[in-house]
Amino acid sequence: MSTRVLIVEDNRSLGLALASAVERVKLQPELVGSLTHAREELEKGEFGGILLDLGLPDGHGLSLLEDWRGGEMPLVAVVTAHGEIENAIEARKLGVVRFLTKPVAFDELEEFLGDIEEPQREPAETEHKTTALIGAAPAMQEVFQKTAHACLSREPLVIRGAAGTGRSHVATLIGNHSGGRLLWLHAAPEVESKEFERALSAEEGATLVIEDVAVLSKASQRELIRLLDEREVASLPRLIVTCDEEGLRGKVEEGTLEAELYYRLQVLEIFLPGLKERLGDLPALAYHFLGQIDSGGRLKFGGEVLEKLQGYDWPGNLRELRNVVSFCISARGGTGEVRVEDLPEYLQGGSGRIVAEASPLEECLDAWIEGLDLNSMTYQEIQGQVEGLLLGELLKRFDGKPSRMARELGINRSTLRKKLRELPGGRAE
Ligand SMILES: Nc1ncnc2c1ncn2[C@@H]1O[C@H](COP(=O)(O)OP(=O)(O)OP(=O)(O)O)[C@@H](O)[C@H]1O
Repeated sequence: MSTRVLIVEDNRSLGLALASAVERVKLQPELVGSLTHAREELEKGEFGGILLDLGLPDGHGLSLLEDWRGGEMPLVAVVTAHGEIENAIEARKLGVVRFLTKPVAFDELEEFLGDIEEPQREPAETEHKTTALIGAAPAMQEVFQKTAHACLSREPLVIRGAAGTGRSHVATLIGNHSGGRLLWLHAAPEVESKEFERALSAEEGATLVIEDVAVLSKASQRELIRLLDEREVASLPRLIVTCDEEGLRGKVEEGTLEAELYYRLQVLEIFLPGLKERLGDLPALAYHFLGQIDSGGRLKFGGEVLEKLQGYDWPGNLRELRNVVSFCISARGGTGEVRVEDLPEYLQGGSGRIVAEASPLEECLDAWIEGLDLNSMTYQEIQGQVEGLLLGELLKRFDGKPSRMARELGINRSTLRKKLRELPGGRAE
């Protein structure tokens, strides 16, 4: 079954959230916002699953299944607002295997995605595709230098960086360069000994990438150390491991990584900076993704759009940019110029914050901090103001009784009284 998942969703923020959930389980999302684009995608290639919104701008989602003419139907889940689905039996007859009610519960979504294909826990071989390392920003110069060096070496390599910065991409590039087989093992806390054994017994010249090595449980780490020690170094595949930006040393210091494993793996290291550290590369990357997703397209990004994109801080890094490019392609239909209105809503404004991901408290804090004159205040003054508001609100929940509040929240009674006295209006008992 194909590991591609077609997401047909015209709500931009929800579509992107679904796309990241799909990527998290190692499937490949393709996001479109209309039935027309969904049909085009289905004609172009196979999909293992479809996440289908019902109220689409050019018709009812189920009509995509009514006129199904392709081969085997992918697994289909409809994403519905409560009560939107009038005839569930009819939908089932059309091939819908699951109904996900908005707001989508991610455990239900992951269960559906799990039916499409088990995540790859076994070392999987990847085809050798050409992998361009796009970028010319100063922050990438060291990456190029170290990547070139790593290509010439067979020493263990750690690729460190935040999710979506291109760790798998760089590992693929180096693995491909070696000419041998490239195998992947995505680390889960418990990895069975035989999975490690299979991965480590790859023939000479192969490269084994262990993704997220630091998530292995201590028991699995010790098993990996044992197996590494049992073999002749020369007969092992070349090891590349990926980890978050904190790096393996940080994991040893916090006690989650066995120092012995660290010493065996930490020989060469490449650190991949976040996209916000290399915004100069953004236009080239955006066009690169454009060509990858829609090779026949003649889409362009307007100057204002590129400016907006360069003004954002990209917490999801290159992966998020790729999803945004995919979104723009479906918004514009592959031709013409992408305008600001074609961007996902959260990128249209200038704040550079993902409103959908911010909690109400973060949003309030953000707005409040905006209004402060930070040049004339100390941290203590700011903290005092927040604490004053917090204490005042909490006190209301305890009927204005500081002693009850102190008892139930475990605060020292006299400290609380003192703090309350210091509030404007001095609210002591
Ligand atoms: N320098 C680059 N040039 C071109 N494409 C890149 C570059 N770096 C990353 N990419 C692409 O960006 C996307 C995200 O990169 P990748 O999957 O390697 O990230 P990652 O750090 O491994 O994240 P995760 O571990 O969460 O999968 C992929 O489509 C990848 O091919």
